[in-house]
Amino acid sequence: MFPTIDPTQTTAWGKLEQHYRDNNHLKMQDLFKKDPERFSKFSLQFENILLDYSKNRITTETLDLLIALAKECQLDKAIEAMFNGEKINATEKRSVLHIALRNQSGTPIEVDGENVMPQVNAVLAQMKDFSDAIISGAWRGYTGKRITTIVNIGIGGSDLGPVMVTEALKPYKKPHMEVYFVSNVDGSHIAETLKHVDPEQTMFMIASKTFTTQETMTNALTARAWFLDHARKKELVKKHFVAISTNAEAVSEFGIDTQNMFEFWDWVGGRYSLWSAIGLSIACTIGFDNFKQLLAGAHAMDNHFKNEPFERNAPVILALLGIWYNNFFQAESHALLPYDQYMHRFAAYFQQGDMESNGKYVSRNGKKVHYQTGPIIWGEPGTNGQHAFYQLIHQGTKLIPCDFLAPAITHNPIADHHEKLLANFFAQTEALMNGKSEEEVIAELKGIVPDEELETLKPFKVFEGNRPTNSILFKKLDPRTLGCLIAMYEHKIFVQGVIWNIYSFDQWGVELGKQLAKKILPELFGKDEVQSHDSSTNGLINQFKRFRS
Ligand SMILES: O=P(O)(O)OC[C@H]1O[C@H](O)[C@H](O)[C@@H](O)[C@@H]1O
Repeated sequence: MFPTIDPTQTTAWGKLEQHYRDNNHLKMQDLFKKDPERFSKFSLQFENILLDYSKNRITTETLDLLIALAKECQLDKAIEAMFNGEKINATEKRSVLHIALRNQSGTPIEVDGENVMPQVNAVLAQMKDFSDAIISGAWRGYTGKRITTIVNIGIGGSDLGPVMVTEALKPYKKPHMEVYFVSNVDGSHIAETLKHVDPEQTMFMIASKTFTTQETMTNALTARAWFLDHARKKELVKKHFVAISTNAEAVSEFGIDTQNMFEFWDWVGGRYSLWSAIGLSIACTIGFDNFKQLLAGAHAMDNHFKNEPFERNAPVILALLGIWYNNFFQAESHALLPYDQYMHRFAAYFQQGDMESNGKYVSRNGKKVHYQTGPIIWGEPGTNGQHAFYQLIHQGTKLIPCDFLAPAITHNPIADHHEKLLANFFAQTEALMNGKSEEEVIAELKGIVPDEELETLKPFKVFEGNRPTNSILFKKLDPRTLGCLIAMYEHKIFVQGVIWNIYSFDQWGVELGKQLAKKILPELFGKDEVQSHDSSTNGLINQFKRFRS
């Protein structure tokens, strides 16, 4: 296991603090002017993906120091530990092996001395057979009709990944297949979904690692009751319900034949599970070959991450830049801005990926950290975001490092839409860096507005600029590229967790609310006034009851 190291006690951290004090005034604009090689120095290409990180508030020295920090924190040992199946999720005593799910190299990966690859490959084969049967129509529903609709019932990691990927890869969707996702325990989610689906042609996938999650179990029971209202016979459930879980016992208790269960394992974290059987809805929508391509892309990124020196390692660089802003500039959030409508759930997906992984204030030695850990992740696709929140990124008081992502080739080459979209991408990163000086404002307004008005307007029209961005430009959003991109961000999160000395693969912080909801649920039934909580919670519960009486 890699050691527990307080990053702030490293030599590199101290030097970075000094470096920050000496250099934080530097303007990127000037750095570009000084160094014509800046773009080639601070960019790298992996397969069909260009990562340009030159529009950051860094010099070669910054990067050297950040890499020294990664080395002092023994990142190399941590990477090795993950790839070797060590139990790096120590609070749950589990290995962390989403990399095994996409390991296409034929090399064994062991957990407790046992090679997990045969089971991984067996489930992949099961997924292939099943998705082929669904897509080809060989699998028939209870009245003999083919399945045309998938309804995935899951939440968190059992929902966000498949939602994001099926949206991102919509151009690869089999034309006769539809997919819906039900996650919220709010009955409106399932009610609205069921309005669109035909029980004779729908396959429900109950996706839950634990198979105990309240939302998923509630929705699954409602779906089953609805199905039985139509099909009438319990034994028909098996033609229309499959389960994806690590918990065979709970699956059979629910009434799903374990023959129709797709297994995964406790060494797959929920938010890293789209590569496992949790991806079944993906495979049934875009076909197994495309799902395999997604895995292949992730595997290629895994190899890059494992083998490239830190200086040329995309996830490492992204992670270190994030740390630079998070811990030295005290930036509180990080925006993911895909200029691709198909990627409209990308930021939402990485809100769980990143914030559930690195939203921790206890370090690996059990003590409260005295430095900042995971940032707030947010974002929306461009250009919509430009007309909503970019004002604050340009002229607000907060520093918000942004990742811009876009494909060069669109799936929908209509007139000049794509050129306009990309023109906005390039313009925004340029504007965020350069800003607009007082001189430029004067030159723009001189002679157009009276001098006096110009003086008044001037401060509002000036942009400081110097806002950092990464640009991730790729050839086309195909399954392989998407696989690469997702894995790149997964490993970025891992690197940051290692350096912040926290456990990135547990999520105890989600538990408390769940436990309290269980306690409150029975109190919502019946007429008695509730008095067991603080006055606010009591007041809310009692008013809820009065509204409904
Ligand atoms: O897949 P399940 O066991 O139903 O869990 C669904 C989700 O539950 C909780 O919210 C966890 O914090 C998530 O990490 C998990 O993805």
